[in-house]
Amino acid sequence: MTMPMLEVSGLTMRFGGLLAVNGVALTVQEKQIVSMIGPNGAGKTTVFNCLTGFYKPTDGKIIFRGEEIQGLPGFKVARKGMIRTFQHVRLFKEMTLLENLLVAQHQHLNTSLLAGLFKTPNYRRSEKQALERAAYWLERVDLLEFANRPANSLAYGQQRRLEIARCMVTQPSLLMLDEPAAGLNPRETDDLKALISELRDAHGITVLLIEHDMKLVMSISDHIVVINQGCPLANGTPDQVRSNPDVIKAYLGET
Ligand SMILES: Nc1ncnc2c1ncn2[C@@H]1O[C@H](COP(=O)(O)OP(=O)(O)OP(=O)(O)O)[C@@H](O)[C@H]1O
Repeated sequence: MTMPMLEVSGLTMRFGGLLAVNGVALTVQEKQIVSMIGPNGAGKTTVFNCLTGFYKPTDGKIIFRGEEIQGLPGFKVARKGMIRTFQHVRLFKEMTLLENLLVAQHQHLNTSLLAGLFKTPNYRRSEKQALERAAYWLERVDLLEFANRPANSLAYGQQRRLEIARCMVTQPSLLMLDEPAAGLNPRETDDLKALISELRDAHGITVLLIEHDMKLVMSISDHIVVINQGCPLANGTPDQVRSNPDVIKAYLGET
């Protein structure tokens, strides 16, 4: 088997007296869609924050594409190709859709300050590519017609799609989505499911998902990791997780 895209072991995060994440392990293979589920407050977002450098984990190892990255700051993790969305929409609301996608690419552009000041051919080429990439992803998420409107003029479901486009313009290898279906209606959730599948099938993207919508999780995931009160509870295929008595008791039994 090839090297996993992401391998996490013993991940632990303590906030003072609270052990929010306690020895979580997970493996994500290339081009898999992996979901992390668990009751409210289980520690899922804290795991995301540790993986993406927003928190420095108390303990544990995070190996991304063969390289240990635990403790690296967020911008360095992002540059390595691990990009995330947040539980609550975080866009530059006054900026247009296009501007949002250009800003996102800025730190990934292969140009120097001097190249920008003098507008060298290399800089102009990078700018053109950034524009083309933005237009491409706006079209993929069905928002091209709104390219010059401010982000806050979009409906909520459209803002969610714009966030995914904003991740995709940075050309990530691992896309991490924190509750992408929250607040979506069933039709929008179906569109989201189709989009995530397309990202994997047509663009070779690996996806790690936190999601409470069990119908979506069970239908889209190759593998599911369950955590409960910060601790790993179970993991396996959707069928294995669905029939696991511990999971039913701790999580599915709640709904
Ligand atoms: N910065 C922080 N400081 C202190 N406690 C925190 C911090 N971030 C999270 N926690 C606590 O860690 C625990 C896990 O929270 P987390 O948000 O990771 O859970 P979650 O599984 O994502 O929950 P939900 O599904 O409701 O979003 C909670 O008890 C939360 O209050």
